[in-house]
Amino acid sequence: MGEDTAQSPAGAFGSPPAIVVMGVAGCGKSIVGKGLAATLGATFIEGDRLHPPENVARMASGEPLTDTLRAGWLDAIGQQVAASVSSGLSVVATCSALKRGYRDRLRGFCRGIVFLYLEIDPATARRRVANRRGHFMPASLVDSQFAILEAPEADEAALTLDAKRPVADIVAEAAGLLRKP
Ligand SMILES: Nc1ncnc2c1ncn2[C@@H]1O[C@H](COP(=O)(O)OP(=O)(O)OP(=O)(O)O)[C@@H](O)[C@H]1O
Ligand SMILES: O=C(O)[C@H](O)[C@@H](O)[C@H](O)[C@H](O)CO
Repeated sequence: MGEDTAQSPAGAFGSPPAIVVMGVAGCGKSIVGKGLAATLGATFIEGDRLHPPENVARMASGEPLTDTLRAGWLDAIGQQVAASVSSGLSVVATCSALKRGYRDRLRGFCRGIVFLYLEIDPATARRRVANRRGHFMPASLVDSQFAILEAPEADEAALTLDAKRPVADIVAEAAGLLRKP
């Protein structure tokens, strides 16, 4: 696990802000995203809720999604983010956004998206997903997420934070950085 690379993504951060919390299953996108939205007074969009039923059924059966199966889901998230921003609302959305191409697809809907990448190791992610109840994602799929993960590159508007820190600390640091002009 590297150091946090928590410089402010100045310049890309539009008004109203659009933040996508990203990373593999179990990194804490939902819990951090909800907390960040509450702290910033932003609309919260849970990306998991925008999967079509066939995607959910596939993941629940232990099969990872393909690029094709993720395309419509990414578009649904991108459309909701863009709709919030064009109504003048700031927004925090969750989306694994594991590949550069997926993030570029989301940016096609809303150019100013800033990604908050929650970095985690495979063992911790597997343990969290295995212990979680009432969610369709099996822990057996966590390795497939790491296999395709492309962390944000230097030219992307992104913050990277250590997902193993306490949730309240992650939310507080992200909110502070994202509020900076
Ligand atoms: N920083 C943290 N410290 C301790 N536990 C955490 C932390 N972040 C998340 N968790 C716990 O790990 C589990 C997974 O978190 P969460 O559902 O938010 O992850 P996720 O990235 O949204 O996963 P998925 O993509 O599968 O929906 C939950 O039980 C959550 O309470
Ligand atoms: O891109 C993917 O493989 C999926 O979207 C997953 O990331 C799930 O949405 C989520 O992580 C489930 O918990």
